[in-house]
Amino acid sequence: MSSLPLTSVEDRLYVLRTRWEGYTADGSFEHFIEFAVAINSLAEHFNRLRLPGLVRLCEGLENAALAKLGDQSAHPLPQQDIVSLQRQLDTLLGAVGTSRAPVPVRRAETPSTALKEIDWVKPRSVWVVADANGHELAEGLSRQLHYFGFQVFQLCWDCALPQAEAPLAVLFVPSHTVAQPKDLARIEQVRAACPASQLFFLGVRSEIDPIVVLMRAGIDVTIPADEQSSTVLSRVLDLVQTHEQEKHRVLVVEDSRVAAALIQRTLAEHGIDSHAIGDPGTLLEVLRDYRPDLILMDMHMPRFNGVEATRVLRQMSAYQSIPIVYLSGESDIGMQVEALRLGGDQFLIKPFNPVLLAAVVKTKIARFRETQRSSRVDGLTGLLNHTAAKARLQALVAAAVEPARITVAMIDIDHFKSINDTYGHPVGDQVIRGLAWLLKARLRATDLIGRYGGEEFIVALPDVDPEMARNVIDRIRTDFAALPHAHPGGVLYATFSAGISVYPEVDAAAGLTEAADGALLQAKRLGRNRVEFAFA
Ligand SMILES: Nc1nc2c(ncn2[C@@H]2O[C@H](COP(=O)(O)OP(=O)(O)OP(=O)(O)O)[C@@H](O)[C@H]2O)c(=O)[nH]1
Repeated sequence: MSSLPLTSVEDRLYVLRTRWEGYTADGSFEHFIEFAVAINSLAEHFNRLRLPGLVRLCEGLENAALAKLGDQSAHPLPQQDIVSLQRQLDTLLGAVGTSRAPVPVRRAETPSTALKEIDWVKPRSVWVVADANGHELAEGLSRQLHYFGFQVFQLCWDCALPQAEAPLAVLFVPSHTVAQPKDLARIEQVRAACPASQLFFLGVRSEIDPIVVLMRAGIDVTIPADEQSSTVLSRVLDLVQTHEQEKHRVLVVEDSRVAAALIQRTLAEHGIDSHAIGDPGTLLEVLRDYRPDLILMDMHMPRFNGVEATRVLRQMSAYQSIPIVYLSGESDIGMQVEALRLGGDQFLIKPFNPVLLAAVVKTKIARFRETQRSSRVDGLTGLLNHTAAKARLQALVAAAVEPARITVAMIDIDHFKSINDTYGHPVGDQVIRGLAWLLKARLRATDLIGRYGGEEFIVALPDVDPEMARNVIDRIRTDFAALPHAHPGGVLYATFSAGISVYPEVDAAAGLTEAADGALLQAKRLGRNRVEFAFA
């Protein structure tokens, strides 16, 4: 199997098509494994690009392929299985073709130093399908989505679907909390027309049966009746975020060099970085330097076995939660259970199935990172918290090589105390969230966005001309001032002030925040609702 450096959707689609052609030409099991690996790689990529509809289609195809992986003697597959897989593959390829969103995909892939102004905005469309009684909620949501840069099509429950490209999301706003047969028919129609879009159903009753019925019809996310508008907005905005995904790192502890090479090759084919050691005696040193997200541990090795090494790690606070997966020829169930009791997370048997190995590694790492992430993000906004934002800025500065420039802005909502005093804390929180969402929607995945304090935010924009960065922040300022925030008596409007400093004019992280804070103070002094440069 070759491991191409896959950088784009095109690369992955090409590999998927050729792997399938390879399999249909000779029916070999080896080619089928390559096909399954290629689907998994595409699914991963769509996941990173936050395209859940396409992920779902990939996973459907992947599941169908995995079902045929268990029995090598079943290959070449009978014609009816080939036809069925071909149909699923065609649906997937068709959906990719019709749901292309070149601007965000390209943006996330290649943060460029030559960004044009338009690249900073992520234009996407959303369809809002409302029943007569859901009209008011639909109207409010449409307005908010519009303010966040979405093109919104409002549709009545029975009218024809727009002849436009498939939307990022479809919001169904019904008038009752349990879906009726006609609602299900409508959902199925939209699902068929937009296989890659994320379908939301609002105002559902929080019970299992009605939710399962909706999911079977094609709904991806149901939102309970309370807190509808803010939840929907944050879920839709979340879809346009492309999380910066560090490569998965796996430490392979394996005394057989042949086995280690085989494992590393499989991991590399799934885009997973790895490092192998043959002697568990060097484990602590390597963990410190390599900082893996997961350890693949052999059971039987000279000097200590894998279970003893795991027990040692579990006694150290730094390694209490790192996933440890045993990969061993040990077939004694009693030994396997004992190994899990003593600190392992999973047991995989050698010879291993490469697709299963990659799936286990990736899902375990995803959970591990999610837990790690929750200690770094702010609960109200989902942005980096103060400590994490400071650390990220330090890392950006440390990695900057001249002539790279980094623009740092401290942003503070104006007269926020009086918003709290007049409308109450929950409305104040909503204003904070509104600004967080606007920043997330407008800045790149590679930019740092953090909540620095109560109503103070920090952003850092690497690799861009400071004047352009200032324009971007200023545009966000104008748009924030026009953003309506709902309160029980109507809507309110808020503004922010910002101070900007630039690396390398100021060459340390602490200095950058201090200088930007000074400029922010100046912006407040000069009347608020403005952006000021430090040392201007
Ligand atoms: N609702 C809400 N309020 C918060 C939060 N964190 C801090 N605050 C409030 O934010 C307010 C900040 O007010 P000040 O620092 O006096 O500044 P300001 O009223 O924004 O005035 P200027 O910055 O000078 O324009 C205080 O009343 C804090 O209680 C939060 O998480 N939620």
